[in-house]
Amino acid sequence: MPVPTLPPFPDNVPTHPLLVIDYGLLKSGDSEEKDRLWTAATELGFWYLKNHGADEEVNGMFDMGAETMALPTEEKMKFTQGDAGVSFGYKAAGASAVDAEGNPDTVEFLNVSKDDALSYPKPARRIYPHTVNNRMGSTITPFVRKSVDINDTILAIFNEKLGLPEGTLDSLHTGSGEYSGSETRVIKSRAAGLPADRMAIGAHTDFGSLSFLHNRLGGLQVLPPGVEEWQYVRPLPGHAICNVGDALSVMSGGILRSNIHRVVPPPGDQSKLDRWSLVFFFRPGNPVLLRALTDQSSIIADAVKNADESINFNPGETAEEWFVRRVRYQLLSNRKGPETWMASRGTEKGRV
Ligand SMILES: O=C(O)CCC(=O)C(=O)O
Ligand SMILES: [Fe+2]
Repeated sequence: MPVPTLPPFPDNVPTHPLLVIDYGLLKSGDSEEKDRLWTAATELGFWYLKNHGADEEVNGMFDMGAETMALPTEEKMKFTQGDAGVSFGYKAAGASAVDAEGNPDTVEFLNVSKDDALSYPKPARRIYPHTVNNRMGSTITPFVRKSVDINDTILAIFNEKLGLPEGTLDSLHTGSGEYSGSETRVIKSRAAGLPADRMAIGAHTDFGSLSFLHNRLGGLQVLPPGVEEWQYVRPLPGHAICNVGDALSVMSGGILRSNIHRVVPPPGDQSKLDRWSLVFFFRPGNPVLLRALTDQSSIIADAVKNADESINFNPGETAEEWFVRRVRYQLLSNRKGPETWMASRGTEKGRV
């Protein structure tokens, strides 16, 4: 699909600069680049990633997303994620809350499980619309493979920096061979002339370990530590936006930062267009108990000792339980009141 010229991201809105990390340098073991990644992941928890080599797959994924979202609602709803807290499948716009008051989100999305992409043509977790099946072998599986490879590389650097025995984080993620909540998501937000601060996706931290995000239009905002005002992250062509999620934050005793972010309509003239984004969410194996790995690293043990006492590094849930709870209680079909929203919270609890 030809990429149309997009209206520029405006210069008169608050933005937050992210460090640009070169994946090629990380792959070749460049120690200065690894240090810069570490700074980005511990201070803000967000960074741009260039030279990731997945542009072609990313474009194909956006095409798959466009083909899927163009299906009649009735067809998409045959593949709904349901309301039990299983994420894979289709979520209609307005099905999730964006805040404690229960205001609805404005995005529709489709999640494809990493396990399904890697076991293709054999289904592992669920079935999908034909627009997904048609592109599994040509687009989705290659995108998921590349995304996993990139995230494994980043994880190995964190493992080293955290002073963990070699392969520890890997064994809690892909190395175990367990099914996981890892998935890729294509998100569509219809241009609707809504106010600039109307949340399309509510303020949240990501549920898993690492997110590999691709967007064309603005709308993603972060709340950096110590700052009161939401700041946009400017999309840069060919640059992915990567961030740390709750699972890695807990495992690292809070050293790796799972930062709060949200999505609002694209700013300026960009608001006239539908907004598309694509994420690969990398998550621990389902049975992994979420906890700070204090017994495997003195660096993590010290971090927990010095951390604010209100932070719970032992939530007593597996990665799967954490994930299911967060998805389930965000859905408006499960809502009883503000307590349902609170039940959906992760490490952002008390921070917004
Ligand atoms: O669409 C975006 O830019 C970000 C999406 C996001 O934060 C999420 O799906 O968790
Ligand atoms: Fe997110």
